[in-house]
Amino acid sequence: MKKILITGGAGFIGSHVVRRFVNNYPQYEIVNLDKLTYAGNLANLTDIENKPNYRFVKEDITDANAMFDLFKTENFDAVIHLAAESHVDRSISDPTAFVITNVIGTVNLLNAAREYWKGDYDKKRFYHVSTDEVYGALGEEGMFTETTAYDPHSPYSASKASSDHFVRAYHDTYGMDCVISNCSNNYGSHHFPEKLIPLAINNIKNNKPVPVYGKGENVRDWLWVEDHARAIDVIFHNSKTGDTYNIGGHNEWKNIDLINLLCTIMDQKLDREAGESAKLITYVTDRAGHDLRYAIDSSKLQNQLDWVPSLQFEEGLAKTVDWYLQNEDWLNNVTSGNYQSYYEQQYSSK
Ligand SMILES: Cc1cn([C@H]2C[C@H](O)[C@@H](COP(=O)(O)OP(=O)(O)O[C@H]3O[C@H](CO)[C@@H](O)[C@H](O)[C@H]3O)O2)c(=O)[nH]c1=O
Repeated sequence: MKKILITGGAGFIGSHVVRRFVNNYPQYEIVNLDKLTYAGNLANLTDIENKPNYRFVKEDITDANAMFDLFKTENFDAVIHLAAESHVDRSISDPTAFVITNVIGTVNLLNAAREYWKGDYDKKRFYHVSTDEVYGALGEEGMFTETTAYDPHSPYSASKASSDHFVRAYHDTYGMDCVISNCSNNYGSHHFPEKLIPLAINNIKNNKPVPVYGKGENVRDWLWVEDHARAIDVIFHNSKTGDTYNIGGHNEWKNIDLINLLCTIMDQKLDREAGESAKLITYVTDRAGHDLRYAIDSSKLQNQLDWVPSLQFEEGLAKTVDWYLQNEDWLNNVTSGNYQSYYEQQYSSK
């Protein structure tokens, strides 16, 4: 029996991790802690919310006292920490929010673990889920490896780099069992439609312009979110203390090529004439400090822990489009901003 705290479990990647752990490990008790910000949505977890090994706690990791109280009462065996502000554009307009949640929030969790896991640091694991953006930007060539020097550019990536450093500091200083993984761009179901893929799907569906930053030449490496959740599972269970792993799809796309592919898929799914959706592509002012290219070398994960991505991108993207078209209520709910009422309805009366 293991009691695992998963933070940010109502978010995009977090909900896939929670679902995987709840379904695959009935012997574990999974506690999902989420603040339910605009991007956290309990409707992401309706299929597992009544499972006996699952519990939801509405809390804020930036509340240090709440984290101490929680660790005092719960006696967790491990933490998988995903709660974070994650949107680069938002970090450009409000960097402080990213420092508070991503840096202070992580340190609050580490402090609570440090206090209540004393004497058991070798038996309790703190797994921090991070991003490849900590490594900065690549030119046309090369890939990020686990030994690439940190060089974050956006306030978002600077906050994630800082939280990675704190996690390592707690491992090196106090001997806590900490593990970090740095993953590339994810895509799949339940993704809040402010990020490129769900935003483009939603806009194409509603005949709205699809904004392409700059010339659309920036390159991202895309990974199916369920493959990321599987990588986290494998790393959580099999890595050594203090270890770090890169996770990527080996699947680089220029933004404009990806959007054109998406437009082709949408034309087919919506029975539109070929080329109809692509008319919505609109070039807009570039993101400030826009990193040109990310590419991640995940051979360490492949060689040591036998993980490889399972899904080919075109297939995954078509599957993703299907999910959004079949889950209009979810999309309308999150875009109308009344997702909290779902929480109100489902949990406040319990
Ligand atoms: C929202 C939006 C984005 N873009 C561009 C900017 C990027 O080059 C690319 C993907 O943008 P985003 O979907 O915002 O994702 P990106 O900035 O790469 O960051 C993502 O990927 C990271 C991992 O690399 C994660 O750590 C971040 O949390 C996640 O948001 O598309 C557009 O051209 N138009 C858009 O409207």
